[in-house]
Amino acid sequence: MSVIECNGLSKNYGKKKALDEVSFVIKENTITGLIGRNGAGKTTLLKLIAGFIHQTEGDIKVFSKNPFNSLAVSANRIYIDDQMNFPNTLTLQDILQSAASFYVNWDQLLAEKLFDYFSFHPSLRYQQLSKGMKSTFNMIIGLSARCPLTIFDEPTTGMDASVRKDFYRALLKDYLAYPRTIILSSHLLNEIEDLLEDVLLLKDGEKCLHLSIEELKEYGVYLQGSDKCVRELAGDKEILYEKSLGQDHLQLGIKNDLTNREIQQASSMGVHISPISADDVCTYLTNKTIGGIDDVFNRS
Ligand SMILES: Nc1ncnc2c1ncn2[C@@H]1O[C@H](COP(=O)(O)OP(=O)(O)OP(=O)(O)O)[C@@H](O)[C@H]1O
Repeated sequence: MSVIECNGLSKNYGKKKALDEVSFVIKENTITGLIGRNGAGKTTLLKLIAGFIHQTEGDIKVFSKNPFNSLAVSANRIYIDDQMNFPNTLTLQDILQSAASFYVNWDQLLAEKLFDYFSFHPSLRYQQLSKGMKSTFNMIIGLSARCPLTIFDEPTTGMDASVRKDFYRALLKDYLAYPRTIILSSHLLNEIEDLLEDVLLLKDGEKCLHLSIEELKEYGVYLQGSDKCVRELAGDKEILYEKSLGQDHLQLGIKNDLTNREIQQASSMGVHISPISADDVCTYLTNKTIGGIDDVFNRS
């Protein structure tokens, strides 16, 4: 069953097209990574899914309903980001208690265990927490709420590496025990790829790809060898990346549609083939140039 269906979804802010005719379906009980560069449209898409803003054009359905101002949708989703705020009159303990009465699937034991594990003091106020501690506290709410649709927009802002690891592990463990539909936006695909089932990649407001993580890991390959042989083998295939490795030596990243014959040819030509990581595929597909930052310093 699908939980989210978008069809030709667009969102403009004045003249700025933040999302441009995006279409995709997210199935129930999956973890999807929403990946894209700064300004790609991730937060805009997540806010549309949460029902906080209205689309300019196109269609969006969440649990088969238009999410904008929908009580049914808001009762079944939680949206966690670094803009969350809570009244200063409430202690952290009070906040957890009111969350418990708001979310029907709330797991108080999990909330308390995570609260202790991360050494929060119950009488502290949210505003007294550091940036990373706020994100950690938000994560406790996001996980303990066990909402059928859980949206994390850049949840690890400010968390140190070890808290981020703990968060990913807690997310995976809780998801396996209580499957639900989770969307996680991030710039750090390499950190979260082991968690993900699917990746939705945005570029400049458009959908770049929506694939399973396994498909993404096989999306591209590097060809490395003499300039002439690498170029001959690449032919007119889509080039994702290009790097000169000294005189007459080249590394090309291409879309992986090599035939068996071409793989044999590569071996006889001395061209080495190796996989491109999912993270690098996303970086190359969303780079402005195929040489990346090196192109800025390339004077030729
Ligand atoms: N309220 C707004 N008014 C005008 N433009 C906006 C508004 N919100 C976002 N934008 C623009 O829409 C585009 C998409 O922004 P969005 O915040 O969705 O991107 P993002 O992928 O979440 O970026 P980041 O990774 O930097 O958080 C950007 O060009 C941004 O400047």
